[in-house]
Amino acid sequence: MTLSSPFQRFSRREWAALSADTPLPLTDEDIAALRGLCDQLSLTEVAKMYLPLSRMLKLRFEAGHELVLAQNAFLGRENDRSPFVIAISGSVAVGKSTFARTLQALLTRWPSQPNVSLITTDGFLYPNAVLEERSLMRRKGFPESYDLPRLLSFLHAVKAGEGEIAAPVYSHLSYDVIPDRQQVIRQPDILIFEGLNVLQAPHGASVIASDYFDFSIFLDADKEDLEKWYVERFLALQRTAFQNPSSYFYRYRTLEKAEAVETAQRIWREINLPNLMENIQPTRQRADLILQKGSDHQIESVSLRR
Ligand SMILES: Nc1ncnc2c1ncn2[C@@H]1O[C@H](COP(=O)(O)OP(=O)(O)O)[C@@H](O)[C@H]1O
Ligand SMILES: CC(C)(COP(=O)(O)O)[C@@H](O)C(=O)NCCC(=O)O
Repeated sequence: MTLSSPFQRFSRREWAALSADTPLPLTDEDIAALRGLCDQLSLTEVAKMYLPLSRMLKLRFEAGHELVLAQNAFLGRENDRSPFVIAISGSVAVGKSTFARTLQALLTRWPSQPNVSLITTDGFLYPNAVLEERSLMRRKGFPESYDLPRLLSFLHAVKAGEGEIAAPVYSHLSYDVIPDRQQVIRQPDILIFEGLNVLQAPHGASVIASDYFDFSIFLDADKEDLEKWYVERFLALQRTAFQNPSSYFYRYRTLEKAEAVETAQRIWREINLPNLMENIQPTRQRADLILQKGSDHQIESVSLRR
C-alpha cells in the first residue's frame, strides 16, 4: 500500500502568489542589516517567499490565541500567557540563522508589533571541557553533544509562561559555550527556536522538544549545495573571524585557499555530513513546513502539512 503524502506542495510561483498585495514592511537597510556573510538575501526573495509565510504564521498565531481564550473561558481560568513557539531545523550551513533572523524581523513588523525572541540551540551544547572529557569534540552537533535535559527544561519554562528565562549562549568565535553569559527572554509573544536538533526524538523519550512547538519549519537543500555553502562560509570566516587571535580557528588564518577548502571539506565530510544523514535529515518529515532551497539559496518549493 502506498501512503499519500501528508504534505501539500506549492511551487515557487504558487507560494509567491499568496503574498497578494501585502506591503513589504522591511526596507533595504533592514535587509542589509540581516545579511549573514556572503549573503545575497534580496528584497525580492523576502517579498515573494517570506511574506506569504509571515502572513500564514500570523493567521495561525491569531487563531491559536483565540483558541486559548475560548478554552480558558470554558474552563473558567485566567488567561495565561504562553508564547507561540516556532521551531526551525535543517543542516549545518543550510541558512537557519539567516532565515530565523529574517523571520524575526518580519514577525516583529506585524501591525500588532509582537515581541519576538530568538534562541539558538547551540547554547545548549555541552562546553568543550565536557565534550573533550567524553571524547565528543568531533561529534559537535550530534545528539549526545547537547545537554538535552537543560534544553527541554528551558522549553518547559517557556511554555509554562515563566516571567524570566535564561538560555546559555554559544560563541562561534571561541567555538565554545560562553561561561557566565546568558540570554534572558521575558514572556515574548513569539519564540523562534532554531537549531539542527529541534525535531529530534530520542528513542524512548517521554518528552521531546517538539511537544512544545506550535509550528515547525525544516530548511532543506541538496547535499552538494550544503557542502559548497559550508566551504564558502569557512573561506569568508577565514578572511574575517579567524584573523582574531581569540578565534578557535586562528591557526587556520594563514592557510592557502586550496588548503582551506580541503580543511573545510574534511570537517564537513567527517562531522556535519554524517550528522545530517544520521540525525537531521530523518527529522524532515516531522516538520509542519518544508522549504526546499535551490543552489542560489532561493526557495524553490514549499511543502505544508495538511
Ligand atoms: N537566503 C540566503 N541567501 C544567500 N545566502 C544565504 C542565505 N541564507 C544563508 N546564506 C549563506 O549561507 C551560509 C550558511 O547560512 P547560515 O545562516 O550561517 O546557516 P546555518 O545557521 O544553518 O548554519 C552563510 O554563509 C550565509 O550567509
Ligand atoms: C555548533 C554547530 C553544531 C551548530 O551548527 P548550526 O546549527 O549553528 O549550523 C556547528 O556549527 C558545528 O560546530 N559543527 C561541528 C563541526 C564544525 O566545526 O563545523
